[in-house]
Amino acid sequence: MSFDIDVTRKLGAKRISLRFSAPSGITALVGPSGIGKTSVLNMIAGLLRPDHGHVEVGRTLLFDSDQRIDLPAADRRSGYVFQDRRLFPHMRVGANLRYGRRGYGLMDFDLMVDMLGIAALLDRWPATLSGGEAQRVAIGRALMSSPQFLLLDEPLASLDEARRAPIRAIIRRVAQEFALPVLLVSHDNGDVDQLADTIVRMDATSSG
Ligand SMILES: Nc1ncnc2c1ncn2[C@@H]1O[C@H](COP(=O)(O)OP(=O)(O)OP(=O)(O)O)[C@@H](O)[C@H]1O
Repeated sequence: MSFDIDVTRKLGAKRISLRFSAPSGITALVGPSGIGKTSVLNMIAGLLRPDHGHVEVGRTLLFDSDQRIDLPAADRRSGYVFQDRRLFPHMRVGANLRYGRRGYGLMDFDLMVDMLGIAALLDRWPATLSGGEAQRVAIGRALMSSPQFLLLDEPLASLDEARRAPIRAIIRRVAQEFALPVLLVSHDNGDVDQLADTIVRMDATSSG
């Protein structure tokens, strides 16, 4: 099992609740805007504490309210590509990629740069990047942290079709070659059809 998740969390007037198990590979989390998809990713990453439940990724138990287990975010080893990318504005792209680098990363730095087509961006400041360029850098930064799993929040959202295909191929290649569990939030049917081995739908019955 790559993800074994059962989380509930009250946020303001809203109760976010989701339970699913997914086998290895890429799992897409889909559902209407505001239903709680990003909150679920944050609960898996350790950035938002569930009120109840458990979070298991691979064979590692990251959170369990009954057993009072709650690994700090830094120890969960997620490669999280945030919806808003969150590159450090005061560091050039190369420094962003090296920041938080753990060991040798999931792959060689130059190979990652080549795969993502970002060699020409290394000396640029994040503020000068297009949305799609920033997205590729954010994916690269996640790969360099030697993650045990990837959480991708709309990783292809601001890419045009020509750029989507190679990034989809990268996500698939990384998931397969490194046997990494991947949880991907997407609103795009094409991305979900082409990438997902498992689809998890959040709707008003899973949250309310
Ligand atoms: N700290 C908070 N306090 C109160 N409500 C919150 C808080 N954080 C998120 N919410 C609300 O919880 C709900 C779920 O938000 P979330 O960002 O997880 O949804 P989402 O499915 O990822 O949405 P989108 O697809 O638009 O990104 C939203 O209604 C949001 O306004």
